[in-house]
Amino acid sequence: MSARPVVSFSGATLAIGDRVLWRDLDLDVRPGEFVAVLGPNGSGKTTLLRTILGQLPLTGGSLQVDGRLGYVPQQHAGDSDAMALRGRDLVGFGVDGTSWGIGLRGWRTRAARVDDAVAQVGAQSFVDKPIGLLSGGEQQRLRVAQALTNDPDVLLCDEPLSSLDLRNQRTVVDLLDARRRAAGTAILFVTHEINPVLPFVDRVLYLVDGHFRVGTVDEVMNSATLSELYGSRIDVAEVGGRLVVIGGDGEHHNCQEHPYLVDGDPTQVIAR
Ligand SMILES: Nc1ncnc2c1ncn2[C@@H]1O[C@H](COP(=O)(O)OP(=O)(O)OP(=O)(O)O)[C@@H](O)[C@H]1O
Repeated sequence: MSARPVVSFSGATLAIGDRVLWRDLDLDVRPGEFVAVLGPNGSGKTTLLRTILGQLPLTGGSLQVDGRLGYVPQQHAGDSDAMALRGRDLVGFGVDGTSWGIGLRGWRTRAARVDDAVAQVGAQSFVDKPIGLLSGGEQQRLRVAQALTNDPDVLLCDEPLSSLDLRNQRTVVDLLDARRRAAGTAILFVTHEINPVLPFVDRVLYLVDGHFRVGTVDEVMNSATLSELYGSRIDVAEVGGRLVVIGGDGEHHNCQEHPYLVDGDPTQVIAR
């Protein structure tokens, strides 16, 4: 891959107070690349996205972003405006986002961009319903559409599959994959669970307690690398095309914070 990176961290460090979330991170993300960002709770995955969004300055090193950003959040139940807002309104927020300075564009252009994004996620049949009447999967498709209204070069996805069933997970992942293939949009995908995106992942960034590894799935998701990263024995096995990570003694990390790892019980396996 030789195209210019759309996101480039160089010697990047982020500390909050006296706690270093990650140190000396070098990562170039290229057009069309799918990078999964993994790690236990509190390891700094969301914070990484926030630095790219310009919401948090690095405490060391540099970060360059070359292109438009789109952001896909988690699916949240119980939005207070869920019955007042239609799906189309939700998607339209992407066009109206003040940070991009496009609020003055004409309504016709706005409507066309919303329609185009809605078509990209195949949401025409439910886009005019109140959000509160839509399923979690339908709502999440609209959030992807909202991110696409900006014609993004980079999609920042923060656990976009959480609380979706397997079928809807697959739908959302397929939409993201289609976008990167059609438009060369790079995807940074924060997740606790690599299996739903395993076929699409080019590289993994795995963060643990200030340390990290970057590489292909094979390079990072193996027993030796994760054991070194966690500082305790971790076993990684492939079962039926899925990766299962089994925690060891649990002394050096809190396994309960990691969906794969079962604290203190090396015989127990959680496969999701
Ligand atoms: N603005 C802030 N002020 C103080 N602490 C913060 C701030 N932002 C993040 N943190 C802390 O930084 C750590 C990393 O948070 P972050 O949300 O990036 O973790 P994460 O890896 O995404 O976790 P999770 O898997 O639970 O979503 C957490 O301990 C969090 O409390």
